[in-house]
Amino acid sequence: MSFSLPPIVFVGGGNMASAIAGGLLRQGAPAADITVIEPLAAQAQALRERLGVAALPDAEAARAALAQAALVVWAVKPQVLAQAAEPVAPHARQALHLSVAAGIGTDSLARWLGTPRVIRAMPNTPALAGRGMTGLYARPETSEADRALACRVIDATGEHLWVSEEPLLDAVTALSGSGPAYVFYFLEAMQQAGVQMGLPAADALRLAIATFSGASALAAQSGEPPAALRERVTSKGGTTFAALSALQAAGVDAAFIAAMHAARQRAQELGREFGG
Ligand SMILES: NC(=O)C1=CN([C@@H]2O[C@H](COP(=O)(O)OP(=O)(O)OC[C@H]3O[C@@H](n4cnc5c(N)ncnc54)[C@H](OP(=O)(O)O)[C@@H]3O)[C@@H](O)[C@H]2O)C=CC1
Ligand SMILES: O=C(O)[C@@H]1CCC=N1
Repeated sequence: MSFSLPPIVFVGGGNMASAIAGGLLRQGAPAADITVIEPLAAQAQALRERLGVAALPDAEAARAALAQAALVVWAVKPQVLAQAAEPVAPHARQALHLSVAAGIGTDSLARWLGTPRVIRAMPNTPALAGRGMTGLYARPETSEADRALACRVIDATGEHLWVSEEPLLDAVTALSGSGPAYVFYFLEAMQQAGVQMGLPAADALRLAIATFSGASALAAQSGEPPAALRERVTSKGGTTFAALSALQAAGVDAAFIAAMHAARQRAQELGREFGG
């Protein structure tokens, strides 16, 4: 199946760029339409071999691709975005810019890139498995066609959700951006407990993963609030009640909420420290 796509340049060829470019290629986008700027030679080589895309070391080498790009995807760490933008921006002012960097606001991006056609995205690593969830915010200067292009690219990795105000992207970062790490944290703990109770490690992990994906599928399918679904598992005087009482006594819900506030605060700090 062919998937028509205007030329795209990724700046940064790590986890997120690989997930998005990989998703586009899986949908049938031609590798010839994708260029990645990635200074780390080993990483660039891996991208060439794994994805078949052009991977170039810097903006100078990617000048022709930048001049033709309809979309530039910014997938470097927030800490280096300003520095990465400097040599790239003058060659790609015609393009729409889509940044996945945590915390860095569109005011800073528009200033560094010399264009207000900027959209911010907050994806997550399940994008690597085609099951990503991405929050999107578009500056008002972007056109409907710009927003449609961003959606098409992001949807190659899963689903998207638009937020109406930019600060809400920091909440999306705390929830679904960092969220897979919380799930992996719980998987680790559930596996560890299973092993303590005598299950083989592989079986304990399989049970934990199936429980997360099954419970998520049920929550999505039933449309019922999670509290109602939880109550249905919790027989009076039974095992779940004992487990949930232990979680409550340990203050796990409060700790979890505090953790998410800490993540949002860090996103805001990254914006202040590196947004310039
Ligand atoms: N990982 C995640 O779960 C998520 C990450 N994000 C955001 O995505 C962005 C990228 O994260 P991730 O993919 O995990 O990071 P990675 O470190 O995997 O990828 C970033 C890549 O960019 C390269 N790079 C550094 N400087 C430049 C430059 N000047 N020009 C081009 N490339 C450069 C890095 O090379 P080197 O290693 O040599 O520095 C690295 O290979 C971040 O801003 C993060 O906030 C958003 C949502 C989820
Ligand atoms: O930890 C981080 O900063 C990035 C953003 C969301 C997930 N990973």
